[in-house]
Amino acid sequence: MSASKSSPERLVSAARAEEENSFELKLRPRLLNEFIGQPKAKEQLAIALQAAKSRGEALDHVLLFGPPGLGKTTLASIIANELDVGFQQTSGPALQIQGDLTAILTNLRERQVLFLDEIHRLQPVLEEKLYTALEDYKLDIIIGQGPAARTHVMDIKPFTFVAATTRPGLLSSPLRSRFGILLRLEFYNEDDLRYIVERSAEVMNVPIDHDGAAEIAMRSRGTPRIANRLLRRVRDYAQVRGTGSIDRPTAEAALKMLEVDAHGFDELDRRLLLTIIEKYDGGPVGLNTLAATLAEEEDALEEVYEPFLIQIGFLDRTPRGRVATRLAYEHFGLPLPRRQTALF
Ligand SMILES: Nc1ncnc2c1ncn2[C@@H]1O[C@H](COP(=O)(O)OP(=O)(O)OP(=O)(O)O)[C@@H](O)[C@H]1O
Ligand SMILES: [Mg+2]
Repeated sequence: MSASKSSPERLVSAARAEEENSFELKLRPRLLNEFIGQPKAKEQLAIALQAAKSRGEALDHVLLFGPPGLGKTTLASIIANELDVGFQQTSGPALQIQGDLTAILTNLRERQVLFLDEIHRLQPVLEEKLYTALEDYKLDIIIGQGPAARTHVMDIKPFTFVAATTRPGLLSSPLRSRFGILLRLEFYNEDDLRYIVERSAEVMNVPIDHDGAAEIAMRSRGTPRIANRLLRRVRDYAQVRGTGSIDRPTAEAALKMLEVDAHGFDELDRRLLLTIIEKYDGGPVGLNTLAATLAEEEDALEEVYEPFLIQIGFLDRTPRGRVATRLAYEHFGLPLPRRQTALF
């Protein structure tokens, strides 16, 4: 990883910082009706859950995908809570050898949820092992070596596999086809984020008014994790410099001090847009060229960094490449090139 990558230490990075674990756990909604926003994913899931429950079967396997901090892990645990079954969590990088996976699969309890985070980082040999487990609830175990080796087929309990990834483009198509339910998480709108901030403030016992919550929501890049993190820092500010409660002026002053701008941009967002504007005259510039200039991976740019910039209308994907929009120029206070004026 290069030092330039959006790092967890940055206030507005969507990546989770280590010390946030216990904090996030406290703020995590437990049931589907406490999960705010994402109406499409929620409806799809609600129907599948109800159907599985009424049939008394394990829920189909679920793939959750979308940018970091939007609630994939949260939804995975909600699935287990709603089904009232056990929940076990592991991740692609944590599984190193076949024995790890075999041990987990053979110890599964009937209908429980097995959550595998960062599935795009699962080793290919383990991925292949998973196929029969997901399809027929069977596992091939090879006993012995060389000519004397025998394959033993073991039954495993029917279970629900829930996997999460920020990079769905990296999954092989045989793996993708094993999931019956695909849930894409999208950036949250400001109303949903404000509601999340208000709910979190209640859990944290911090008085906040509508405008104060809206101010934090606006700068959270459509991401609940960032909203909760900013709330925590604004609360500190309110307690030390203010009366302890959060209104708009307090939130504004705190966020100004923290140097979180009106869109909650981080360093990579700025660098990406300014590179297109300054080096490539606003674009179009091809993804591979842009990735090379920024020293970032193409997939990461496309799946993790660009979606938010596109969503707020600062970046366009055109057939000839990426283009910085008028809004982006205005944000940086830069004059539009004449060519661009005609474009927008
Ligand atoms: N819909 C929501 N309603 C309320 N809070 C939410 C919602 N989604 C996420 N959160 C909050 O945001 C935090 C981050 O969510 P979560 O850890 O589930 O994200 P993630 O998509 O798994 O991120 P990553 O890709 O980094 O693993 C959670 O602790 C939770 O409090
Ligand atoms: Mg997660």
